[in-house]
Amino acid sequence: MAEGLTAGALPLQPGDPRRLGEYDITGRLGVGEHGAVFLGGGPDGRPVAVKLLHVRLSGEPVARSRFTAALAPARKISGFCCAAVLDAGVERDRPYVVGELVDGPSLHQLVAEEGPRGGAVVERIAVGTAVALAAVHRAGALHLDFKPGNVLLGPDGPRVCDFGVTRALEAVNAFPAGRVVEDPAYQAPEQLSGIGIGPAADVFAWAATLLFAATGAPPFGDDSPAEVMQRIVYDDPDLAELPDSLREVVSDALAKDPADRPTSAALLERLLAEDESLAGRMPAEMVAEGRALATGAVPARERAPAPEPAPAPGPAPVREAAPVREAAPPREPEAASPPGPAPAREPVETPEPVRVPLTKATEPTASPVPALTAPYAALGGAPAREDGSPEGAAVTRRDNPVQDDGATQALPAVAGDPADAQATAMFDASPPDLIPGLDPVEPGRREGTAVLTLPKLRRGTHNHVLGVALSLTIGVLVGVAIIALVLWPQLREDDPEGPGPSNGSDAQAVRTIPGAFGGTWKGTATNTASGVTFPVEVTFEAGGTTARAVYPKEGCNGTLTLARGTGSSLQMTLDIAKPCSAGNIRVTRNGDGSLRYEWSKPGSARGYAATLRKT
Ligand SMILES: Nc1ncnc2c1ncn2[C@@H]1O[C@H](COP(=O)(O)OP(=O)(O)OP(=O)(O)O)[C@@H](O)[C@H]1O
Repeated sequence: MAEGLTAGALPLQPGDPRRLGEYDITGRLGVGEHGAVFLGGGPDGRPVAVKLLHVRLSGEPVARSRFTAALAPARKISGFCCAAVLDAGVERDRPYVVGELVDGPSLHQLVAEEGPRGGAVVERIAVGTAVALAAVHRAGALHLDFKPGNVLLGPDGPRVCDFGVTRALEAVNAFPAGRVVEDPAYQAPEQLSGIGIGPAADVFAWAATLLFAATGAPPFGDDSPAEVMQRIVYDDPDLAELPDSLREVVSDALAKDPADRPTSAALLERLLAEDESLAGRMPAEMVAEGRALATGAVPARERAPAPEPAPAPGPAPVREAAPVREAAPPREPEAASPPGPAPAREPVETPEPVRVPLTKATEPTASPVPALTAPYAALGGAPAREDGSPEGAAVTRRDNPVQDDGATQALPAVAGDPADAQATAMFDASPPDLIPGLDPVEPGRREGTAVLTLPKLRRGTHNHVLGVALSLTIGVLVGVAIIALVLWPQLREDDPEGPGPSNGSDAQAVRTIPGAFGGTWKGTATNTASGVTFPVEVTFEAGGTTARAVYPKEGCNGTLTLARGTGSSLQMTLDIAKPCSAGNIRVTRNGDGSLRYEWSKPGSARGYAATLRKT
């Protein structure tokens, strides 16, 4: 195994597989929305990337064969700029996809760590990934999840990975077409509605990805999925940061109507046209392959079709990997990476003939947000997700952080809080007509406080009536004061959802973690948008201000620090390393003795929540 290709892997965590099919698993490469990627070694000793998907297949043999069969078109592809799909299988009920290992960061990682790319790099990525997409489409496959996280920047240039995975997940109903996506940033308008999805969706995502490379930000913003989706459907992003050579073709590729977009072959034809200087700045091999794909000629590197998988029960047979390109030259060995945050990889160097300056670009301007209309209104605010592990399925070392808070939406709003409802009912209720002869309450004063809604006395009322009225008034005032003392601390909480069931002492502010929270609690968190689940374990230090959060699936350990709280609800900040995501945690005591544990992040729609039980 070439050491240079394996040095960037993180150590395996306790719950990680040691073997998947015929592949020895030796390290972790990263975690994405749909699965964890491991460094593996096949029977021939060649290093590979094995993506173990989070989804669990039903025990039905047909689900296994459907999954592997859906990847068959993708396995035919070994284009110049593709990370080839070498194999696929199912281990127990978890499907995995074996891909060519690429020694380099994803475009998302590189931009996140080093900023936007300069024009020469964006051009190189544009042509290379267009070559890959044309090869994918020519093989009858679709990518459908083309994004900066799936463009790997290897020593020999960009390589597109993960093609075919979306379709395979759809084939086992793990990923219904047209679903509400967690991160729609690079999705085409038709993907949001689920109608008319085809190769043109990949072309749209290609253009959006290039804008990310040039600007350092997703072209339609990175706030709530609902807002991003509106912009995808209605707005045209600013193309000013793109190199001149790409602006027009990217603009066309971003057409809202898929029929108006160029095909991937047409993209290549335009990018590599004889009268364009762009071709002269690209490696000759890339140009040759691109032109062959543009004209429909069979590219030299296309592989023989992989055999169809047998629809037999049990793990899919490991098929012999089709020949792929030679492995990239090994890099200098690096020191083994410690657990925790993934180390930044080497900046990508563009091979000859292109030398790429790593320049910065300015931030893009946000687009105005038009009103939501059906069918997107149905998504309104419905978050769609992440994981970082601790962020959503904590699954993510990925790219963008989050948006409008899914966890928040899953919680009762203030109006839904039982205590608040009680108070509102009191304030809104008409005062009882206890004293004959009193005027009714002034309608305009019924809202607000109970004190203001007290009825006025009529002139000339008998003294004893006045005495009774005053007594009742005092009684009401005392009652209101008691209610206000109990409810006010809850109503004043910053957190709009308010705490869960509580009593008077539970509502009091605390500076340390109350004893009721102390100890170790375990549960399964669910990503509020994607439904992905993952275990979480939290140990609170009663009387202290911190807690330890462990996400075993992702191998993350984080520290929770108390920001504020009451006897029944704590607001804490989570400090945690990648692939998990830092954020805010709200822990609320439930009536049944369990804890509600909710992750959110300002400006993010991703979220996850768990019910924790004491161990
Ligand atoms: N073929 C590969 N070779 C080397 N590293 C890889 C390969 N595929 C993925 N990785 C690494 O694993 C990380 C996670 O990949 P993954 O595809 O799961 O992330 P993602 O694209 O953000 O999420 P997803 O595709 O599930 O939505 C990548 O950022 C990359 O660092």
